[in-house]
Amino acid sequence: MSIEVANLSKIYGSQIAVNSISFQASEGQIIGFLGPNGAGKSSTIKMLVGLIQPSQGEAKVLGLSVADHTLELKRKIGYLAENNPLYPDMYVQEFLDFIGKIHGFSAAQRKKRIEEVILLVGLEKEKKKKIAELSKGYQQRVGIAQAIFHNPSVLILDEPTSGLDPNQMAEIRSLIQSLSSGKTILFSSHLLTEVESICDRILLISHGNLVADCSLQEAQNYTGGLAAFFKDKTA
Ligand SMILES: Nc1ncnc2c1ncn2[C@@H]1O[C@H](COP(=O)(O)OP(=O)(O)OP(=O)(O)O)[C@@H](O)[C@H]1O
Repeated sequence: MSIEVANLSKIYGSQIAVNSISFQASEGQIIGFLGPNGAGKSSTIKMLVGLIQPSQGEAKVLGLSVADHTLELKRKIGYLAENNPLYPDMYVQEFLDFIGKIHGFSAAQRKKRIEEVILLVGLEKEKKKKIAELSKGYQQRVGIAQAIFHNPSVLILDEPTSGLDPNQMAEIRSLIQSLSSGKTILFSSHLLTEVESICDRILLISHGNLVADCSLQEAQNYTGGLAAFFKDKTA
């Protein structure tokens, strides 16, 4: 199993943000982690990548407990945070070189991998620019480039298309799809259209509860379609 989540909860003060959710993801799946604003998506994702500790329950990635193997898993998971933190004053290649150093790549390995990821995410024409000079969509590509730099088998993307225009959204969606070979990808979104075009499976969270875990097909077959499915389940 790539991801195993058992009775995972996050409680902030008196607020239950994530309420004892359980799910598993096997290798090669693209999973849409859906839910309205404030449903608990980011809190779950942060527990999956070891940024915050669960209040209860356990998350395992690639068979390792996230709480016990946080550092080891950082080398195995690719993560794009919701706000895509970048260094705007750095040049694209300079930033990716910095990411390569963090992952312990040698200078020669970094040079090779920077070229590879630039091609993979479609940054060839923008690679000489400063990050601050890029459009939001291209900045998102830089964020994805840093997430895949170390060729992780598990990729976790928190709202990768938020704030993008419809064309940029479509580009990032097809980019995610193109990266999926041999990887387990979990990405969060509050947009149904997003999951419809790329996921094979849906996890739906509402008020911290996992209210659906099914194939895209099952959700589409719901009376009234995907929109009704989302509305009814999150009511
Ligand atoms: N550090 C925190 N302290 C207190 N409450 C928090 C904290 N982080 C999140 N919450 C609360 O937990 C709930 C779930 O938030 P979370 O960010 O996980 O949801 P989300 O589904 O990712 O939302 P969005 O789609 O708006 O990003 C929200 O009510 C939020 O206000």
